[in-house]
Amino acid sequence: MIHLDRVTFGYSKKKKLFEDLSLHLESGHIYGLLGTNGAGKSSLLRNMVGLLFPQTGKIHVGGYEPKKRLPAFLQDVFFLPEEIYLPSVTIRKYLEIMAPFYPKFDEAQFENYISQMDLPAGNKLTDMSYGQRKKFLIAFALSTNTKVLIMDEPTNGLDIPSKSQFRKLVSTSLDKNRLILISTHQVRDLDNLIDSIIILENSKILIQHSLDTVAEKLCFGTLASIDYDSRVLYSEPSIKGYKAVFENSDLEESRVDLEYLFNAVLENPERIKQIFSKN
Ligand SMILES: Nc1ncnc2c1ncn2[C@@H]1O[C@H](COP(=O)(O)OP(=O)(O)OP(=O)(O)O)[C@@H](O)[C@H]1O
Repeated sequence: MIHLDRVTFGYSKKKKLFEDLSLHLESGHIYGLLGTNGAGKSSLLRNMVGLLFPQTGKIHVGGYEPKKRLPAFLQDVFFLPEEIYLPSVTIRKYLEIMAPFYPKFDEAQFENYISQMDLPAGNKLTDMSYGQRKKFLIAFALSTNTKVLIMDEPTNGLDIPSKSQFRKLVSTSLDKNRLILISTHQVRDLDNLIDSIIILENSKILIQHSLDTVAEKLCFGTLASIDYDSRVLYSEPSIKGYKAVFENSDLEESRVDLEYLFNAVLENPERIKQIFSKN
């Protein structure tokens, strides 16, 4: 569904941000794109939706080249940017203007999200708080039912109950024809939501795997001691010993902890690559 082949991109011709970057994502999945500040997440997403253009290489999204911004492409791709700007109109007026651009927009679904999110329906969008505006746009984005939904830091500005609600709404809106890609540096916000993870660091993809594969290859748990344990990839002291990520050589079952995974990948990228390349 989203294919990047040997993409090179830079904000200037001389300084490249991405070189020879390839990535293939399929429908029916919720991908989490994780990376530290400045890793290149937003730039990558903007290339995927045709707001930035690759210098070399190819990008195809749902069979279209994003940079051409064809109407058939635009009506099936929704991009929720990190910084949002909304006009000074009511929710109703916004729907009247914007919903027709998305043929699969479902008004009943939208009303349902709005009432679950407790948004003041009669207010102008510009009179809402930042978090309320973000929730409004998330509700709109989900209701467009586009094949591709890309959200850049969608949980910024949401309070804790809204973050759980976000996870619930997004997971229920996935179907086999839809691809959802969420970028964040707030790793915990993706807990129990994504099924696949992409970690981008210094403009390079360090890993891209399903969480099932991660759980097969790595183990997340507490160890009494980490001395002389060569399997340990990342650890932090805890009350009971050490919370750690280690190579899953004994086929143990454990729940993937995204934050520990992220830290392990950043600390030991080469060893992680080796572990994932073993059959
Ligand atoms: N418009 C721009 N012009 C020039 N350089 C830019 C521009 N936007 C981003 N960059 C640079 O590109 C790099 C990647 O930025 P990007 O915003 O893609 O990272 P990010 O992973 O989304 O970061 P964050 O998590 O902080 O939002 C950074 O070094 C940034 O300074």
